[in-house]
Amino acid sequence: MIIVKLGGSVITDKDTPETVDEASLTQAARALAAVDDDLIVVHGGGSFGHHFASEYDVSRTQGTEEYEGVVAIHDAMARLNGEVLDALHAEDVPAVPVHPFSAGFRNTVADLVFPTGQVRTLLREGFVPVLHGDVVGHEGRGATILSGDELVVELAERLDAERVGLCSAVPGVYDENDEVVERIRAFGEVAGALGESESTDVTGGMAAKVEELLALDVPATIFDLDGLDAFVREERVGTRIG
Ligand SMILES: Nc1ncnc2c1ncn2[C@@H]1O[C@H](COP(=O)(O)OP(=O)(O)OP(=O)(O)O)[C@@H](O)[C@H]1O
Ligand SMILES: C=C(C)CCOP(=O)(O)O
Repeated sequence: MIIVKLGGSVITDKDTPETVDEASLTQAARALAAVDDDLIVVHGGGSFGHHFASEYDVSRTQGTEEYEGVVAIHDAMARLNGEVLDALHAEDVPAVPVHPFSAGFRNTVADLVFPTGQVRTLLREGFVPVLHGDVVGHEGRGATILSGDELVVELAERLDAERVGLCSAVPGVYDENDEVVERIRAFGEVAGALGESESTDVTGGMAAKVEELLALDVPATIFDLDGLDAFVREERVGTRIG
């Protein structure tokens, strides 16, 4: 089983609120249609989730107790999820939605509590579960943001993924010389070059992504949309993490 994350910077124009990058989403869907293994797709928020999370000042740590913000963020993510499903269906991928807002939460020490039985069952029944970054209930803080990257790590560990691919707006992780690093084994190797996303982003950009993936015992790779076909074919591409 493999997990592929479609970064919000790939499937949306991250600088224009609520704008899908139709051509990129179609290209990603075509590449995923070629996967001949069990597949879980996770997508990010891009200019949907991050736009509203920023508007309501909600992040992975900053919560909200305003229902308006919770509804606005989840609604935006559900609409983007619908666009992703449509693109996958157009390529005959048996994609079905799993919305984290209704499936998990964070406890008082901010650990994610996320049952995975529904995802496991959907996989076994031949479906392609499509999850996404979302807003989730947070004990003592109202609701906070769950990044798609964090969800990828949780699912990969709990469901024994063989490989994890994160498709982003860059061909890999750049070092201080703007060269793509082939492999990262420790955060310190690239800490100086890791910055935030160039667009509105409330979940920590590439720095958070690398940190999340280094904690994972499953081979993880970061690549761009043109590298997705190669990842599906199990060819070396982008930056290997861990
Ligand atoms: N050293 C680096 N190498 C590559 N990208 C970097 C680096 N430092 C910062 N970045 C930025 O991080 C961005 C990727 O992180 P981002 O969180 O935007 O990805 P994403 O997963 O596609 O988005 P989303 O979180 O919306 O799903 C790149 O587009 C780039 O602007
Ligand atoms: C609701 C939001 C902001 C989604 C966050 O998920 P990410 O874009 O994968 O970091």
